[in-house]
Amino acid sequence: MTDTLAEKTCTPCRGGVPPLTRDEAQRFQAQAPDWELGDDAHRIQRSFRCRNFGDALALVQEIGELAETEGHHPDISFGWGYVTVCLSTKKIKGLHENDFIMASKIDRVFDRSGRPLDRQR
Ligand SMILES: C[C@H](O)[C@H](O)[C@H]1CNC2=NC(N)=NC(=O)C2=N1
Repeated sequence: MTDTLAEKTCTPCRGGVPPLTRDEAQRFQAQAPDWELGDDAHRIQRSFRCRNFGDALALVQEIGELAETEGHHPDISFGWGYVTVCLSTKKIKGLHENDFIMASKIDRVFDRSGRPLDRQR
């Protein structure tokens, strides 16, 4: 049995590997079903609904700390009541397993945040 994505660690990606094909990305996406695969299969995205601006800001902070720990960095936008996270691997201009590892870890951060946040796809 292979580890779940959330238990893996992002590996340094310095380029030189091909991005995931759409088929490969869809197989990873089955393990991160709340994330939407972009039409170009170059990114995945998920929005989280939050109670207010402060909760959204706190979630961004936690995701930022996780990104620094893993060495893999999402694009994040947020405002009152929402956080939107976009993951891709800039070095290869597409998706890498790291993006799905981060997605699964971000899901865990959200699920364990203890804040009364609703889900939003
Ligand atoms: C070596 C190290 O993995 C790279 O500098 C990382 C840092 N964080 C990164 N984050 C993302 N999203 N894409 C990258 O290509 C990337 N490169």
